[in-house]
Amino acid sequence: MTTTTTLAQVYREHPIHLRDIIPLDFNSIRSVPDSHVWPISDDFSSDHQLMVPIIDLKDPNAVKLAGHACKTWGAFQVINHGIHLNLLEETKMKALREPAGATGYGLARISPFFPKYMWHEGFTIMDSPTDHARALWPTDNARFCDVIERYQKQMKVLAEKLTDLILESLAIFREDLNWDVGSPSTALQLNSYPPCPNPNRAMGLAPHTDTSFLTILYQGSISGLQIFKQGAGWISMLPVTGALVVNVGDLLHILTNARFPSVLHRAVLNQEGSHRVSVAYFYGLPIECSVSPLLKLLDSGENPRYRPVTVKEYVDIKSKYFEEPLTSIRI
Ligand SMILES: O=C(O)CCC(=O)C(=O)O
Ligand SMILES: [Fe+2]
Repeated sequence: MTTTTTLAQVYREHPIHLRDIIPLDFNSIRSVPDSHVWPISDDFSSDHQLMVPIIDLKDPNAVKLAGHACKTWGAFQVINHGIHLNLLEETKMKALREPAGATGYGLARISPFFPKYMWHEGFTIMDSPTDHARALWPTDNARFCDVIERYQKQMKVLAEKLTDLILESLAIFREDLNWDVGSPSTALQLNSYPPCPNPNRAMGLAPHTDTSFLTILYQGSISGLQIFKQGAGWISMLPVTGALVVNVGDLLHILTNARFPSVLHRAVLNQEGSHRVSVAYFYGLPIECSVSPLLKLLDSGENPRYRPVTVKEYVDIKSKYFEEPLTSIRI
């Protein structure tokens, strides 16, 4: 009998090793401890002249616009996406709870790769939220689970719609792909960035790319997300009412032979001392799926840059070589 591995199982093979695994008690702290002070060389500012594209899913040109945004930015914001905003608001309120010490709650997965801690705490849900929720709130978890499950379902629909849009912009058909080897591997990450006494010296979430195919991020109305654009530096992804942010992830990067680059991004802290929360939905391909640059997309004389990897293998590689995961699969 073959057993299917899940994304959660693959991650469990890579536990986080850190001196302190419990985030700071952000409620009681009055100054930024040395463990959380980041180098002053980075002032966290952003070039405000540039604006990441906003795409209306009802726009007849949405396919072309999405393709262009993925290619030149690796990210865009999407409106008219059909997701009910009040659901997002509810999810946000639930994310504010303090489930200290329980499974699912903790430091960002990327923490061990940086010398300083981040001003952040998170809650990760893979598959069903019920086990975590029951442990946290034994008698009062039905509403939380309901909101999370509805949100996961809606995000999956939107992620599939966006995937079709992006594939269409590349003139790729699902038949060209070998994705029928299981269900998509997905994860939901609730991020919390508490008010910080010195937001210029602390980091919300350090620069990283997402291990997903694409990521859909809800960031409410408080800014903090920045994407890195070659030649321009860090650009703020300013919150747009009702919009969701879409990021190109590593798997889409590999599939397109880097035509759609996996976007480097980070979260800086709110300067006015607001508590920022965000909800990231990582949409990945089935765990056993093999990903490699699509030959159909290569120009004549262009060679595939990456060898084929399964999603599982790539998650393993990223857990070990955070800095250069794509380099380690280069041909
Ligand atoms: O909070 C944000 O704006 C970014 C979150 C993020 O990049 C992530 O969860 O991977
Ligand atoms: Fe991210």
